[in-house]
Amino acid sequence: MSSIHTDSPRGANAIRATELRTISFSALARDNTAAIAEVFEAGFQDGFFYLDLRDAETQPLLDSIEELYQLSETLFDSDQKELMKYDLDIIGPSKIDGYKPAGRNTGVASGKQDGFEIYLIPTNGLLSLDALYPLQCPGALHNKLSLITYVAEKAHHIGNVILAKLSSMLQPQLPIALQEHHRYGQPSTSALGLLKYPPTSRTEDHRLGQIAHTDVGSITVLFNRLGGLQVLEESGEWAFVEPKIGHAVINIGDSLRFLSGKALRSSLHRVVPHPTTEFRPRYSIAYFMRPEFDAEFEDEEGAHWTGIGWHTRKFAVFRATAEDQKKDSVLTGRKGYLGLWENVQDTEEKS
Ligand SMILES: O=C(O)CCC(=O)C(=O)O
Ligand SMILES: [Fe+2]
Repeated sequence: MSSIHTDSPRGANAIRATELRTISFSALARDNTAAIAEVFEAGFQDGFFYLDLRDAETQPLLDSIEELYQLSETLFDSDQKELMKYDLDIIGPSKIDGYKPAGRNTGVASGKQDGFEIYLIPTNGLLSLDALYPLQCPGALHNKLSLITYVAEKAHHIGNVILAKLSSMLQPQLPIALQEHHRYGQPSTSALGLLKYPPTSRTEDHRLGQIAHTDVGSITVLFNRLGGLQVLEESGEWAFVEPKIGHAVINIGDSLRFLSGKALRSSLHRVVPHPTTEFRPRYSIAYFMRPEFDAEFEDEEGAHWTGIGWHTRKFAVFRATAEDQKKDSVLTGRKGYLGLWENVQDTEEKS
């Protein structure tokens, strides 16, 4: 992962963009040897890559993502009281289902809370896999369940193609192939997330961005149109992952790192105000492909977990105080490191 500087704005506000590998999904799906090797390199070295989806077979998915952006706008414009009926802390057991308002989690800068709303739609609910927790959601989403299910299924399939290629490179070290822990239709913590970061003032708001973290699950298939996502490069510097039209950003989460015997990298990332677009609302669409409930693995410190157990453990740390977050490696993969964003004053300094 190297970085490039774009020419505007300058100085403290320079936009350092990371350079990620770009891999064509159709080449990968056709077993192109070079594409498979690239996926392995990206998974091993960076934990992040762009996936090019501009192909006749994946165009319907790209079109559906456009529809989801519209749906997100409608959803988050609706009355917050209505959304709060689906509070993620209340409607399901595993925090994979429902609405979280901005400000509930610890934030990306010292003394701030998080600055994003999220609505999570669990794959278990879409596929009626859990009789105890049938899907319940606001009317705006209910009317679009076939669109949502289509995107979840396609994104899960993309994740499984990537897993199969990674497995082919990692075997025979693996006891079972990675995709066997991610069967579509088996109970898991996988979910489709619609996220909105309303514009905030760096100095006046108490809510900002999203804390530095590694993803809890296996593969995140992420779409966004505005910058703000940053990744921690090998050099220890943060750089923006600029959105690319027709591409998803793929990143590897903790569960996949652990299932790979820690061969694959789960990269640290965060969301901060982007100097050129921070006054616009930012929407992201993420499919969080996560392992089956009973997948088993060992974490960074050698402790034993199931898929659902790790999810629950990690979830708590997003709400913990900075002091508690520093006590172990659960949030960032590095004990004592929080990756806080310190450029709170940048807006005022712009020349
Ligand atoms: O909004 C984004 O671009 C990234 C979101 C993210 O990292 C997450 O929700 O895990
Ligand atoms: Fe993330």
